Amino acid sequence: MARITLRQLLDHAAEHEYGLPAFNINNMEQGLAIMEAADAVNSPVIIQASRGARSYANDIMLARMIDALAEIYPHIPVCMHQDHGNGPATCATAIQYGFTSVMMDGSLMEDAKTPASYEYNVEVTRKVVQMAHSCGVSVEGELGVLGSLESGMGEAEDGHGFEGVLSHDELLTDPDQAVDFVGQTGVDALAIAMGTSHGAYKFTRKPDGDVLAMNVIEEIHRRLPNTHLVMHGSSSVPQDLQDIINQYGGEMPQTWGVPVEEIQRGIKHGVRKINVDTDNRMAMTGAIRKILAEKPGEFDPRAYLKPAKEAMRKVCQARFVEFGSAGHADKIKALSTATMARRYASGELHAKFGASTGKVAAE
Ligand SMILES: O=C(CO)COP(=O)(O)O
Ligand SMILES: O=C[C@H](O)COP(=O)(O)O
Ligand SMILES: [Zn+2]
Ligand SMILES: [Zn+2]
Repeated sequence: MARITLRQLLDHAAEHEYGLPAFNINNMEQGLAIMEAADAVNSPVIIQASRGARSYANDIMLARMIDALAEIYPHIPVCMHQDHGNGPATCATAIQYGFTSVMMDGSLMEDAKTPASYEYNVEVTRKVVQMAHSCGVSVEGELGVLGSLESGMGEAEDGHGFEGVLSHDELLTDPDQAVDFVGQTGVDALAIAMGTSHGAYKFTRKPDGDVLAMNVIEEIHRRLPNTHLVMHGSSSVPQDLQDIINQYGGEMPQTWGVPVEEIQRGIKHGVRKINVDTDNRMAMTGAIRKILAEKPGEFDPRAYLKPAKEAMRKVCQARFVEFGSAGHADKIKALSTATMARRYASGELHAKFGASTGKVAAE
């Protein structure tokens, strides 16, 4: 049984100064691709399921799939994480299905569209932290709303996110507020907003500091050196994946993602979890388009799903190496959620702050 909590993984990543990609799962091929990649380079794994994934695959199917993956690869620690939980009920049911980590995204209201007040975010996140930590399960919170600093638009591309114009204040996490938020909620990891957005259309040019505010990460890390930071919307949208889709009948307008070297810069400043979904979606779609274009007589799904899985494996493997998690799986001995629950109860996992603030986590 190699299931592990996010907190234990990120503590290890911080100690050894690396980052971990978190890949989204919806089906068996994606699960196998992630695990084959991790096995090839000896990396621990974060697999995450969105609410959409849970309703697409069915909670029971997802839970059994993760059990199967952990059994096939018993030597790889696997964290199963709820991506963008929209309220306590979503997080609680994820825990019931064996997730070892949940994201309570209180930057948006329960509709996952309307930007929430700071007070609401603190209250709902704190509630989920109390519930999850008593089960030994980790919690990621989010402060600041994802969206484009180029256009000011919130991101509604993949069905959640705000559909309108936001101010820079809303699109960039405030470092002072981040300190207060971590202190008041006791989250294990904090997702911050600094110009990334979900999906393929993040930037209309290779991003610079005006539209990808890595300085916000550096400032938050300076104030919260012991808090694990999370970057959402961090697919790199590689040119070769855009090209293969377009070469085989796709119509994706030219676009730019988050360059891997910017993520590596983030990892030097406290970023420990990096969410990547779009790159894998594009890799699979490109491979499927290619097979169907080249072999129009083909009708066995395995003929295109196997190359799709292989294309995703390559992306996952590259990210494990680029973010530095490769080589660490066999160094980690997973603690049970029961052990983690005791550690939370004892206070040893409470947020540690720089001496200057003198705050302690309320939990
Ligand atoms: O942040 C993500 C999931 O929470 C995924 O981001 P991308 O769309 O950039 O892959
Ligand atoms: O939001 C992050 C992931 O890309 C999941 O997207 P989804 O909600 O369409 O499953
Ligand atoms: Zn999304
Ligand atoms: Zn996200």
